[in-house]
Amino acid sequence: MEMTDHQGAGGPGGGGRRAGGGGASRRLLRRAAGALLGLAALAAATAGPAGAAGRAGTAPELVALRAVAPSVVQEIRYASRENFVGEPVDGYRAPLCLLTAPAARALARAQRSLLRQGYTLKVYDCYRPQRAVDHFVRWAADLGDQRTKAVYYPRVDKSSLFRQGYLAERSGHSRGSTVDATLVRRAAGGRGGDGAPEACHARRDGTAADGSVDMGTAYDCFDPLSATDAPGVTPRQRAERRRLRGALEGVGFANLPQEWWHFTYREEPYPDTYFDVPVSPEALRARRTG
Ligand SMILES: C[C@@H](N)C(=O)N[C@H](C)C(=O)O
Ligand SMILES: [Zn+2]
Repeated sequence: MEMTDHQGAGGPGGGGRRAGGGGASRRLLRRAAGALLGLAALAAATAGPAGAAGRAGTAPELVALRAVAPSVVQEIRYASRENFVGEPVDGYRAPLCLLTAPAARALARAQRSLLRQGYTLKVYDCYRPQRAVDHFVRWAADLGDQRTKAVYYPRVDKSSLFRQGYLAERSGHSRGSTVDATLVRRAAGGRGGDGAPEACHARRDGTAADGSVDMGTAYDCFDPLSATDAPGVTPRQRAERRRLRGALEGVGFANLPQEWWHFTYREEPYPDTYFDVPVSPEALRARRTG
């Protein structure tokens, strides 16, 4: 093939060798340029900050919140059965809070200010792989499965959870800089209550069933009362929501108005990339090795 090209380009005669040699150089240059373009396209598809949509296997640069802010309480619900799906969610291989470094450092700053006020942050979810979101989509489409309705969405139709913004087919969590969080009073310690399931919008006496502060609804309560500025909450619950929002907005997070617990770091390093690497210790190494 190379020979045929060379002969065709140089043709017969004395000048053929020189002309053919120049053609080969140009072809080599064209191939090198093509290879570079291919590499650039691959880099764009897998890059974080500049980012196109994420692809399976592409790894973001994540850190373990435990290493950056060890005093933040973690209860990663989607790694357990204790969530609105009623079973461990796809892609959660370990109950870990993984985040981009800027988001984790910002949480550490919020935690320092909350500790001074006698509170600690508690996180329920951090980086969430796309396959987990896909699990939510499948769960929501199965209208025959209403097992968790009485606790998690007693007053909202399952068929409208995405439409009403309680769930998203493309979640900020998959970009690595979004967190679901609440507060725990430092004196309160671990879990309170008897753990008995009750409707998530039910009134409590200052402490939620999982030991966190009473925010007026439980975490992942898909209900109008979960809207951060919902008028139906008590003055005390409103004050606690404001304390949480104030602490997180003060370090650069923005709240989702439908959910008092959901915050995205504004200066997120991967604003357009939705990752699918499972939540596990390996996710911390994936970027370096793969
Ligand atoms: C499911 C809930 N914890 C949540 O994070 N909802 C928002 C809308 C999301 O999925 O991004
Ligand atoms: Zn969330």
